[in-house]
Amino acid sequence: MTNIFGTGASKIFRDRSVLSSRYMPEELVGRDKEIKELVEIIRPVLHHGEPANAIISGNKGTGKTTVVRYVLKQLIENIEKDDLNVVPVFINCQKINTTSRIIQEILNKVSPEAEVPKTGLSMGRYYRALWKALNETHYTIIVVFDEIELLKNHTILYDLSHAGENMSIEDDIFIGIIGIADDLTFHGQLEQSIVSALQQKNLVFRPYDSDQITQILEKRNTSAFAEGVLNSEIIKLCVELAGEEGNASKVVALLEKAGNIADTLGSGEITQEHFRLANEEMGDSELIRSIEKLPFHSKLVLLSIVKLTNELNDKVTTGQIEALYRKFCEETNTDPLGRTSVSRIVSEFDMEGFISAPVRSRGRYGKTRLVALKKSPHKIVTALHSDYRLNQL
Ligand SMILES: Nc1ncnc2c1ncn2[C@@H]1O[C@H](COP(=O)(O)OP(=O)(O)OP(=O)(O)O)[C@@H](O)[C@H]1O
Repeated sequence: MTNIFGTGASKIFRDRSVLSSRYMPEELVGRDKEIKELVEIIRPVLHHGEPANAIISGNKGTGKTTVVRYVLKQLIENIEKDDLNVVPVFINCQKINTTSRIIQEILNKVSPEAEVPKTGLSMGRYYRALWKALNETHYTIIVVFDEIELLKNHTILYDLSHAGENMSIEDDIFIGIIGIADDLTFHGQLEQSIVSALQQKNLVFRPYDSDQITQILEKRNTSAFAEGVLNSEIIKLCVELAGEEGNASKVVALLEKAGNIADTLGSGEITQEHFRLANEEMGDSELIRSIEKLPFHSKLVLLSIVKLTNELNDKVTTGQIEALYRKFCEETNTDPLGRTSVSRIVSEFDMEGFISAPVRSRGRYGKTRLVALKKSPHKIVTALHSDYRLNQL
C-alpha cells in the first residue's frame, strides 16, 4: 500500500525549520548597532555589576525579539563558561501578563524547587518568596518582557527595579529589565514614577530597507531550499510584493508559503506564479483576521458600506452609510453611536486601506466623504458573517 504522505521527499525544501518563526539565524542582517547597544546595557553583569534597563520599540518584524534572543544566547554562553550567577528570564506577555504569574515564572528559573502555590497568595507573599529566593541564590536576573504593552499592571516594573533600594534584596544582587514593544510610543505611555525607577535606555528599531530584506531572504534561501529552487530574480519579486514595510516576518512567511505551494504542486522550483498565489492567500488571511477583530459597531459600519456600494454600484456618502448603520443597529437591538463616531470609524477604514474615502466639499451643505471599497466585497462579507450577530442582516 502506498504511504499517505507519499515518499516524504521534497524537491523544494532542504530544511523547513529555517523558515520557522523560532529559527535563530547565525548572523543577523543590519542590526550590528542595536546588538552593540544591548550588549553595553547588559555587559556589567559579567563583572558582578548592575545592568541598565531598556525599552526596545519598533514596528512588527524589525527583529526586536530576535536581537534580544541572539544577545541572551551569547550571554548564556558566557554565564556557563565563567560560572556567573546570572539568570535571564524571558516572558512573553501575550501568555503571561499578571504580576503573580510573572513572579512565578521568575521563581521557576531562579529556584525551581521553591514551592509556591499558583493561586491564593497575596501579592506581598509572592514578592517575599521572590526576594527570599534571590537572597539565597544570589542570582542577578535579567527579565525580558516581550510584547510589554500587554502587561496588565505596570507596577511590577517599578517593584522589580526598586527591590535593591527598599532593601528587599541584598546590595550585590541586581535586576535588569528589558521591555520589547511593537508600539513606538510605549515608553511615552509609562507613568513618571516608573520611568524614574527604570531610568531606561530607549532603543528604536527602524524598519529594514529593501537591501536588508533581500539579504535576509538570500541567507534563508541557501539553507531552507534545495539547490536551484529559488533564484535571485524571484527573491526580488518577494521583496517587491511584501518588503515595503520593512517587516522581515512577513517576507519570510511569504517565502515559506510560496515554497509550500510549489511543493504541493510537485514543482521543482518556486516561480513567480507561486509567489503571486502565496501573496493572495496571505492578503486574504490578514484581511479576514483584521475584520474579525473589529469592534461590533465598526463591523456594522463596514457592512453598511459593502451593502450600499453593492446596491448603488457607486461611491457612497457618509450620510448614506450612517442611515443604513442606524437601521442595522435597530435590527440588532443596539444603541447607535453618534455621527462623529461613525465618521471616525469611516476614516479608520480609510487608513487601514479597506476603503478610499476622500473628503469632498458640498458647498453650503458642508463636507462629506465619497466612499469606495478597496477590497473584495465578497471576502469582507464572508469575514463579517463569521460574527453570528450579523447573520440576520
Ligand atoms: N536582522 C535579521 N536577520 C535575519 N533574520 C531576521 C532579522 N530580523 C528579523 N529576522 C527574522 O524575521 C522574523 C521576525 O523577527 P522578530 O520576531 O524578531 O521581529 P519583531 O520585531 O520582534 O516582531 P514582532 O513584534 O512581530 O514580534 C524572524 O523570523 C526573524 O528570524
